[in-house]
Amino acid sequence: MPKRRRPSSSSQCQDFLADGVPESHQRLLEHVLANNARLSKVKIARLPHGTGIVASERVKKNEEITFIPKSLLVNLHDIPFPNSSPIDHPTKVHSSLAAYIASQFHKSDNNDPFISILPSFSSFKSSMPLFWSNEVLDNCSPWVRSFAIKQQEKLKDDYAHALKMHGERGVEFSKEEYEWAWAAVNTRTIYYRPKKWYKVPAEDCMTMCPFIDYYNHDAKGDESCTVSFSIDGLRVTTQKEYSVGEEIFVTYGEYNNDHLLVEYGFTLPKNQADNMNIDHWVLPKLSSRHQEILKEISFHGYAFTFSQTVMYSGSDLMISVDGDSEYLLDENEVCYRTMMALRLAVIKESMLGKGKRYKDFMKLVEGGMEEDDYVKLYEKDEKKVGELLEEVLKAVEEFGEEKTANLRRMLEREEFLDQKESIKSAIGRWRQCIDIIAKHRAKNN
Ligand SMILES: C[S@@+](CC[C@H](N)C(=O)[O-])C[C@H]1O[C@@H](n2cnc3c(N)ncnc32)[C@H](O)[C@@H]1O
Repeated sequence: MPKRRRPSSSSQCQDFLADGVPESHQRLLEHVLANNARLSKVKIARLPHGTGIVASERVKKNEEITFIPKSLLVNLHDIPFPNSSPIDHPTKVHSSLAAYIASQFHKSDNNDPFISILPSFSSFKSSMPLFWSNEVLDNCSPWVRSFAIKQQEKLKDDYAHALKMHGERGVEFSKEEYEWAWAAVNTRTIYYRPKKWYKVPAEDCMTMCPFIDYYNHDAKGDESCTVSFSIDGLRVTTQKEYSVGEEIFVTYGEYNNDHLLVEYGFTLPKNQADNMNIDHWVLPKLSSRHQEILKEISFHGYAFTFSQTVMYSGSDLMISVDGDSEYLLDENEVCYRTMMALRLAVIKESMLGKGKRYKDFMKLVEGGMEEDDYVKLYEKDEKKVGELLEEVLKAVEEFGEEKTANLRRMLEREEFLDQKESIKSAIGRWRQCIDIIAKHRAKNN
């Protein structure tokens, strides 16, 4: 962490603080302003969804509103841990950053202004599915459950690595402090890739950036501010005008609400990038031979196995999480992969590998036939595909309603009193998914 240079007066800091913001944030402001951060026309504010940034005066399009110099960034290049620089790849960046933050927090004389503004562990525990109980996770969608379990495993591995790498060198933190710090890193890092790190994989450039991490996410990529980096630091620039008091967002990426929920612990009520993974309901419509063919032609949505205990198989889930091998449904359409899987599903198993229809299907896969021509030629099949899709949608709905009912019953039980927030959040996500299906039907029938 950088040394403090010149003190900033508290009246200067007041310009960047809305009423009611706790004092710890003023110390953070003093710290960044004393270290050459540039803030313009912005304020830290308490908002219904937590802390965020609002315009303190009218802001124009294309204005730089925040600049944080490189010296204020917290990443593996700067923290004083041996063998932790991303230059010495391979390393476990998330693990080591969390160890650093946890160990700073652990010190009895800790008064690091950056660490003191991080959210409490209880807020991470209630909002992030990886900390939810098995009972709650069992009532989430298979994708949310699988991704949360994968994160639990990563946290466990990262903790073991941190104990080995840093614990043995006398760096102290408790398991709870580590878990809290790991969640803070997970939700508050940016990939900062200055030139000399160009060979370092993006995920190893995870960087915490004081003040820029106050900006909340909006999916509107073309309206949200851009965050750009240069050799001297990180800057936030507007892409539209803001009036006084309006919240200013950046975009964390084009993520659906399942992804936002698991990675960041929230969903957007209106998310134009929202969709849901329907692998769990499409795959049972396909025999193992159908599935083999889909794998051969890379149209298989193989994110999940169907055992109740293991819902994913390692790298398969990563492919799925990266978003290009899933069966996806949004309010407008199902993805092309889903359509192709269902088109194959309506070809009888005995006809797979032979006959004109199968050959035409393969032509479509290989780009030798236009989709419109295939649809015209196999009109009856397309009708069956529509019916099969409706069966899938019904199955998702029934599953979602059943899980919602379970969650509602849990809300009434005393033993789940301390899990109310996570249960409500899981119910909220199911309502959004059921709404996606309703809108999809309304637009397509
Ligand atoms: C980088 S921090 C942003 C600042 C944060 N709100 C705070 O209180 O410090 C990311 C976290 O903010 C919250 N967040 C970000 N965007 C949000 C949004 N649009 N709605 C609700 N919560 C949001 C989530 O808890 C997320 O994990």
